Amino acid sequence: MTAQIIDGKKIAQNIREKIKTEVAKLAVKPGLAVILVGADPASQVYVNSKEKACQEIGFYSEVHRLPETTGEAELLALIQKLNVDPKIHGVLVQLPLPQQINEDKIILAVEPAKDVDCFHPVNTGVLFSGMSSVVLPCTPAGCIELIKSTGISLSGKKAVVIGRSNIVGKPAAMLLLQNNCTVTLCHSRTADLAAEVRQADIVVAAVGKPGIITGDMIKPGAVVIDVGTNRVNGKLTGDVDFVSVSAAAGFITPVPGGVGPMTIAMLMQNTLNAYLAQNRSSPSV
Ligand SMILES: Nc1nc(=O)c2c([nH]1)NC[C@@H]1CN(c3ccc(C(=O)N[C@@H](CCC(=O)O)C(=O)O)cc3)C=[N+]21
Repeated sequence: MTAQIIDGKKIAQNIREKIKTEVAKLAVKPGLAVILVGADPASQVYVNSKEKACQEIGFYSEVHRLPETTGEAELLALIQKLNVDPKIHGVLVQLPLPQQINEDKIILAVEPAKDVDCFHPVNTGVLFSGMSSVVLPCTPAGCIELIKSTGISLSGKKAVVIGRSNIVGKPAAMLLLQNNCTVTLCHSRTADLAAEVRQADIVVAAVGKPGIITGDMIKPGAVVIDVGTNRVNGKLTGDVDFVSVSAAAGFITPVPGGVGPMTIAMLMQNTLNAYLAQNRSSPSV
């Protein structure tokens, strides 16, 4: 079998067009503030893409670029200012942060109503409880959209997620569960990764290890979603060995052009949703 390539770039573009149409009808623009601490080259690329997406869609956007040496108190003060700024409906602090800053404290400081990353425990708690959520975790929600784009029904399918991070693996497993998949969450201590992956109708690879998923591990026809964004000799490479896996899988996402653009599209959707929720006179739940 030669896998069909899932065009994340195109699917993301369609979502952005829809948001743009919605935004054109609004009297006040939704506003997104992005904070970048330090000069990590990958983070700079991502933050620039987010800024560009905002401009294209018609959002108001602010990017706060702070030096690598920024202290925790200073960052917290900026977050608190943005939390009460009426122009701003979404606040995103780009991760990772320099080591003098406690990431947990920063995640807890973002006003949950403006938490467009869906990292705050109030929002992950709402999600994990199955309550209706204003925001969804961007990368996992993007993965679900990509799986759905194949036309394959998720219900009753065996999904294997590799990687248990709070940002991708854990919430991806939860969204797959909500879509009625039978979910296995694998990680560095999983006894036999290949045996787990071989059972999967849907594979979501999010470990940050280039090429860890190979063709011999893939059930013929499986849907393979590659969340990996590893830089190997300056080249962006996924967690999936594309050549061997695409010979076995039914569908596969490329890197770049797969999950990455969807993460940004979902961030835009969350910003619009947060804006709408903040402008409703009664609470949504
Ligand atoms: N608070 C926070 N929220 C995030 O959502 C967040 C974060 N921190 N830290 C880092 C990760 C990573 N991430 C990506 C976004 C876009 C692409 C993307 O657009 N990638 C392009 C290629 C871009 C390139 O060439 O590097 C693609 O895959 O086609 C990738 C990765 C968001 N993250």
